[in-house]
Amino acid sequence: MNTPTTTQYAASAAMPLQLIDLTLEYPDGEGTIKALDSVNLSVGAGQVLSLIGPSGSGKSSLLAAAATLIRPTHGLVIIDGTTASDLNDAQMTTLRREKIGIIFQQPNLLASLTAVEQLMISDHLRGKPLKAAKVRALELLEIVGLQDSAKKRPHQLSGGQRQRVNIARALMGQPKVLLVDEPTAALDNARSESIVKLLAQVTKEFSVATVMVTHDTEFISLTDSVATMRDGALGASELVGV
Ligand SMILES: Nc1ncnc2c1ncn2[C@@H]1O[C@H](COP(=O)(O)OP(=O)(O)OP(=O)(O)O)[C@@H](O)[C@H]1O
Repeated sequence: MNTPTTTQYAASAAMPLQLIDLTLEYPDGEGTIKALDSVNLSVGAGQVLSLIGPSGSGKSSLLAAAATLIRPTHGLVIIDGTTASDLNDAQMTTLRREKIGIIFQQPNLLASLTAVEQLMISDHLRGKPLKAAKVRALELLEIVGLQDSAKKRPHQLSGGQRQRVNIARALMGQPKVLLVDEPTAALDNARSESIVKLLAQVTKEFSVATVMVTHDTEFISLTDSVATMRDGALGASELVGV
């Protein structure tokens, strides 16, 4: 089968994330393992899709390919209308920096920086002026409920608060797509619920397309749709609550 071309899939402002016939193979001894098997997925602006499935089913591979961290063997990753596979490595890095926010399970905050500095540094690395970065960082900390914790360092924050900083930091670059890997894995029930609610809230507020990989099915009803992976293939995504 031929790889589809960009022109077949027009840029869609309403669909910031489109995965078309995405296949990813890893070498495995003499043969290969198909971590992703012809995955088709679109996530709309302001929508959170929960991605569930057993261990080894391909969830992390899907996130990594969507994040343009690995190139698929076949198929397309289209971010806000740009086909990532058409780009060279430098262009892909720029696309990732400008359009994609990545939230890992562990916040990976820098121990010596305050919450507001954790956010400012990501803008600083993008070459943005510090003053503007500080204004946006404080706004985002307020949105995630940490307006009184801007000057706290990671050890002065709870696990849930650190995850809130992580979410705010991912929003600093005004991404179109948020890719979230097991955001509640290290949190108790109440904090997990508030983090999923916060992800749903910022997804709507900033009109991003969010994919949340989770083992924790308890709170997926707070998201807009759920898709299940099995052996690298994606089941039909279902709308939640209908
Ligand atoms: N770098 C790699 N090299 C070779 N095989 C890999 C690599 N990464 C993943 N795989 C294989 O690809 C398949 C999908 O793995 P993946 O980590 O994407 O699944 P997952 O659903 O995220 O699992 P988990 O929930 O345990 O994190 C598995 O068979 C895995 O062993």
